[in-house]
Amino acid sequence: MVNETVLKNFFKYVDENQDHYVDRLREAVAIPSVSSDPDRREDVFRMGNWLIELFKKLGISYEAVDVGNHVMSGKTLKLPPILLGSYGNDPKKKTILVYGHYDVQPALLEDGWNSDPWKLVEDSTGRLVGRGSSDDKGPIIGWLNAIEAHQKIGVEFPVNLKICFEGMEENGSEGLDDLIAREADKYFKCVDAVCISDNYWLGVTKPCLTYGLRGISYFNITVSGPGRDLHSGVFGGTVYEPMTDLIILFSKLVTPNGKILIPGINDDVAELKDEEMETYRSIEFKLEELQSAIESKTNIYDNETQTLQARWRYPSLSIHGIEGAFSAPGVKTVLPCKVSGKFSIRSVPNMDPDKITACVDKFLREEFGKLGSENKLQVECVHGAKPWVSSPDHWNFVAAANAVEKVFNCKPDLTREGGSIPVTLTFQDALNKNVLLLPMGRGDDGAHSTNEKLDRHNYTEGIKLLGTYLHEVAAIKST
Ligand SMILES: NCC(=O)N[C@@H](Cc1c[nH]cn1)C(=O)O
Ligand SMILES: [Zn+2]
Ligand SMILES: [Zn+2]
Repeated sequence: MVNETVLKNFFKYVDENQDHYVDRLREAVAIPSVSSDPDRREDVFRMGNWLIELFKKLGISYEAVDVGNHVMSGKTLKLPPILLGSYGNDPKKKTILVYGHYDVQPALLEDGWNSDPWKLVEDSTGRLVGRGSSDDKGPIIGWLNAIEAHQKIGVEFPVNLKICFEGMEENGSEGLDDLIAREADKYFKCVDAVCISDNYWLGVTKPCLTYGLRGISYFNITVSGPGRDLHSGVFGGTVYEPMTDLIILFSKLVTPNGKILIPGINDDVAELKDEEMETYRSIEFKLEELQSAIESKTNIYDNETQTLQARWRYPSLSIHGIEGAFSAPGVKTVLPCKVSGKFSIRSVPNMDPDKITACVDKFLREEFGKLGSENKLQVECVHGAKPWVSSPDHWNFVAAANAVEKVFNCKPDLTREGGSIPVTLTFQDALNKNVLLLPMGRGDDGAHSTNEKLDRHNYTEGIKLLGTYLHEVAAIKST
C-alpha cells in the first residue's frame, strides 16, 4: 500500500516549490541544445554538463558515456554523452529505468515564435513557453525534481532508479542502441521495467498512458547538376534545373489527403481487427481538441476514430524542407545548383525499415528516369526507427494508472502515438522488460513547432505523477 501521508507531504512540497522548478526549467531552456545543428553541438554538451551538475547535487552517481563521433553535413562531430545515472541500490526495492532526452528541435524567432524560443516566458494562463519545455526538458527535469522533493521532505525513495538521458534523440539516437546492447547485462541488468516521459496527452484535459509508437524513416534526396548557382535570366531555359526535378519528385510521393503513392509502402500494414476497433470507442478525444492544437480546421477526417487511426496505425509521409533553396524574404533570381529535399515516412506494425528504403529508392529512381533530366539524383535514408507496441496489461501500466487516479482523480486513456522514440523498442527487446510511456504535457504543447509550451499545471502535476508512479511501482505485486 502506498503511504498516503507520504504522498500528501510530497504533493505539498511540490506545490510550494513550483517557482523553483520553473526557474530550473528556465535555465535548461536557455541552453539551445539542438542536436541536428552542427553549430549548436557545443550547446548540447553544455546541456549534458548542466544535468551532470544536478546529478551531483542530488547524489546521483553517473557515468557520462562517450559514444564517439559521427558525420553530419560533411563535418565530423563528437556525439554528445549518454548520461547513465543510478540512484539507490537496495536489492529489496524494484529498479525502474527512466529514459529521456536533453537535445531539442531547432527554433528561430523568425519561424513565427512570439518570443525568443530560448527564454522561457510564462503567460497569464500559466503556459511556460520555450523550446524544449515539453519535449523533453520539462519531463526529464521532472524526474530529478521528484528525487529532490523526496530528499527535502526526508522520505525514502521508493525504488532504485536507473537514468538514461541522451542528447541525440531528435537526430537518430546515434550510439544509443550499441550502448544498450553493451550494457544490457551490466548497467541495465537489474531493471524491472522502463518508463519514458516523452510524449503528450491526446487532448488538453485527460491524462493518458501510451503503449504504441510509429516508427520513422527519414530521407534526404539530393538533385545536383550545374557546378555553381546560376543567374536565372542568363541560364533559365537552357539548363536542367535541380529544383524543378526535385519539386516534380516531391509531387509524386503523396496526395493532398495523405495517401502515400509509393508502390509497396502500404502492403505490410497490420490488418485492422475488431478488438482494436473497440479500443477507439472508449477514448475521450474530440476533433475540436485537434483543431485547437493545429490552430485551424485543416483536419483531413471529420471523425475521431479515423483521425486516431491515421495518427497511430497507418503510415504517413510528410515533406519537411529543402536544403540549398532560396528561402529568405525578398527576391533573388537564383537557380540553385544542388538541392536536398527532406521527407519522412512514419511507419506502423508490420512495416520494415529496409523494405521502406528499398521501395522509396526504386520509385524515386524510376520517376527521376522519366524526367529525362541530365541532373544527378542521390537517395539516402538518414535515420530510421521501427514502430513499437507494448502490453498495457502489465503491472508497470497498472502502477501508472493508479498514479494518474491519485494525482488527477480520473482513469487515464490508453493511447498509441504517431511520433517515434527510437530507443523504446530497443529497451523492450534488449532488456526484455515492459516499457511504458507516461506523458507530462498536453496535446496542444506544440512540440517541434513554434511557441512550444508546457503548462505550469502539467509540469507540477507531472512531477507529482512521476513520483507517485514510483510509489505505486513499489507497492504493486509484480508477478
Ligand atoms: N518526443 C519524441 C519525438 O519528438 N521524437 C522524434 C524523433 C525523431 C526522429 N527523427 C527526428 N526526430 C519524432 O519526430 O517523432
Ligand atoms: Zn521531439
Ligand atoms: Zn522527445
